[in-house]
Amino acid sequence: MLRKCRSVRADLNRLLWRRDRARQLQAKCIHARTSEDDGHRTSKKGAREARGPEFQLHKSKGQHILTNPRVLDSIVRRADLKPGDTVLEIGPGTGNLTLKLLEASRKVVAVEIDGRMVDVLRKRVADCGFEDRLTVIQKDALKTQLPPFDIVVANIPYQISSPLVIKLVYGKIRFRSATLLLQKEFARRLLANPGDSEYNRLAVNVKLVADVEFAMDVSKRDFLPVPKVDSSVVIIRPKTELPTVNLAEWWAFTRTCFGKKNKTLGATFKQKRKVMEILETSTLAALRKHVTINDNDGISGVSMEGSDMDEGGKSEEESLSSSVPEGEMNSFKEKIVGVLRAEGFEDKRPSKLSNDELLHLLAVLNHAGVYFHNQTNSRRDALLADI
Ligand SMILES: C[S@@+](CC[C@H](N)C(=O)[O-])C[C@H]1O[C@@H](n2cnc3c(N)ncnc32)[C@H](O)[C@@H]1O
Repeated sequence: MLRKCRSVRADLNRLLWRRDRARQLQAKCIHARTSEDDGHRTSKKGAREARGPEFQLHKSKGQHILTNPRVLDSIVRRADLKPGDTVLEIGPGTGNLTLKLLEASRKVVAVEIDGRMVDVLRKRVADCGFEDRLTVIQKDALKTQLPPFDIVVANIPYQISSPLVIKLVYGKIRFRSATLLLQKEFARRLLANPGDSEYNRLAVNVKLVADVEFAMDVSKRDFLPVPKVDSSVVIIRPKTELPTVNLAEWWAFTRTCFGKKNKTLGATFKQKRKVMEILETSTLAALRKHVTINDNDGISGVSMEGSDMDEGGKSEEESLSSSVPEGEMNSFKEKIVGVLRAEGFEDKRPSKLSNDELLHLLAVLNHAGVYFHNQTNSRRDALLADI
């Protein structure tokens, strides 16, 4: 009995030793590919791979390789990965970050547009024995339907920052957080609060559905080739409770308010062209409500999806713009200004208002029959293209 116990324990020890040895080898493998500038000399080939590929990098695709292993480690640490996580990485490039992500998670799904990068990435990942846990999607991340994931960690191409962040936070997939390396100025805009000079419509729309936290600054010298701008890492965490607002209506409303973000709302809503536009959309919304009441015996309000009113709506809109009498326009303007005045918003600037205040204003305007969303442009993709 005692002998049997000893032999089981010896087997167990051997297994544990093998597991630890495999882990050490994998760690060594990752280290060899990212340690050329932290004092550990590696083979010439390993160091070159970590610095970037031999082929020419395209600035138009934001191809700047993050080479500092300490920064890569900090990003992974801040992302707070769990061993069971599926990680989405946008723009893995040659895989410096991917290898570290694979070490700390169950699976990585990497979306990379450049086939040359994909070849290098696959090879490096296979060299480390991680190939079974990597899925590569060789496509434009903005034009791809993303598979399910728990968390996003990425050094993204900066030129797609706005639409990508919107795609993530307004997408259908629920995820824990997105740890993103972004151009410093863009990160500041995302982090800005009401009253800050950088506060803008992007921050307003992102903060409606997510919290944004600053993680760290990254010097341009940590990339190869060295870009012109510095970078920052931010962590975006989708909110668990979302405000009950029609998103299409909200987006159209914030577009109107933030067209000139430092103008007072009174001045914005007195512009003749604006009033005309809002009158058109409000008239169409009223017509649509009327149809909905008759068809469904209930008011469903303005929907996010395209409706069969779209075709008719377009021509109606065209005729409206040429046929609205001056008097009707003026009384509609008075209605809007009346709401602004009654609620204390006439002299306020949108860039100083919190989302709760903006949500309240939209609710009272809608209640008064003032609508902003044009149903002919209601699809999610159109919203994404619009920010
Ligand atoms: C800033 S580099 C990051 C490379 C790597 N993650 C790193 O940290 O070294 C951005 C990567 O995104 C890729 N990329 C550019 N536009 C893309 C797009 N629309 N969809 C997916 N990948 C894209 C580029 O080819 C490049 O590999």
